[in-house]
Amino acid sequence: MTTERHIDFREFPSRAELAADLAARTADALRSEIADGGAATLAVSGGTTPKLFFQELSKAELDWESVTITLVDERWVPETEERSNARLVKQNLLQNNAAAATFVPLVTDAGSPEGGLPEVQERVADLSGPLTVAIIGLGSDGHTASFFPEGDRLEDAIDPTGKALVVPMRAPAAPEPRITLTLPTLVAAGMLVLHIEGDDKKRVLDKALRGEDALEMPIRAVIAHSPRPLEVVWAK
Ligand SMILES: O=C(O)[C@H](O)[C@@H](O)[C@H](O)[C@H](O)COP(=O)(O)O
Repeated sequence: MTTERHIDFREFPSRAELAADLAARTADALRSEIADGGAATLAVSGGTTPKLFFQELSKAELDWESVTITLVDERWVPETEERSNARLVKQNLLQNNAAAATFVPLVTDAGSPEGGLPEVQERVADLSGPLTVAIIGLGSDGHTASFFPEGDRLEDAIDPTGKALVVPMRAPAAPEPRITLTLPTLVAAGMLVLHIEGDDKKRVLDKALRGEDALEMPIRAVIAHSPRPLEVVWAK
């Protein structure tokens, strides 16, 4: 993989400016999809980075009733737990104007992601058509979504020709079992953005760009298979 041309790197002067710009562009993409087809879908990541972006986006003026929001990946924990990505989304994104959006969780009452898979698969299939927007993050080990190095289903999740929309995932670095949208589901999104902040994440990205082994650093699979240079937004 030759590196730099596979990403479109945008640096922002501050995290606040990044959040405002990303929220404005996400809102524009959702608005234009609603204008074209009557509905739009947004998949967001959990973790710590997206909070400010969620808060900005929640205030955007658009027809939120026509928007379905889901997650790029989820930890298999109840929504009452701090580590639940659904909880983060409900507390920070499904607020203000965005409270009118429909949220599709990736967790069910089943005791495991393997047990809940058929239902989650059906929910994601019902989103119908490619995602309008997907925002992904990056872990210090090079994971994105729940594409973890040494993940038990990593090869299935990052198979560019795979037919699955979602797969369960267990990995040494993940404290709990996960469920994740797959590589083909993510790279089909009309707008796909990698949102990272801080020097450490920039170093992780630089390392990913210097190598090719996607099993070692799974973000490489997204960079390699994105139909456009992967857009990366970064602020110190
Ligand atoms: O549920 C999750 O943990 C994620 O969706 C995950 O892929 C995340 O985006 C990265 O781990 C970065 O996380 P931070 O933003 O917390 O650094």
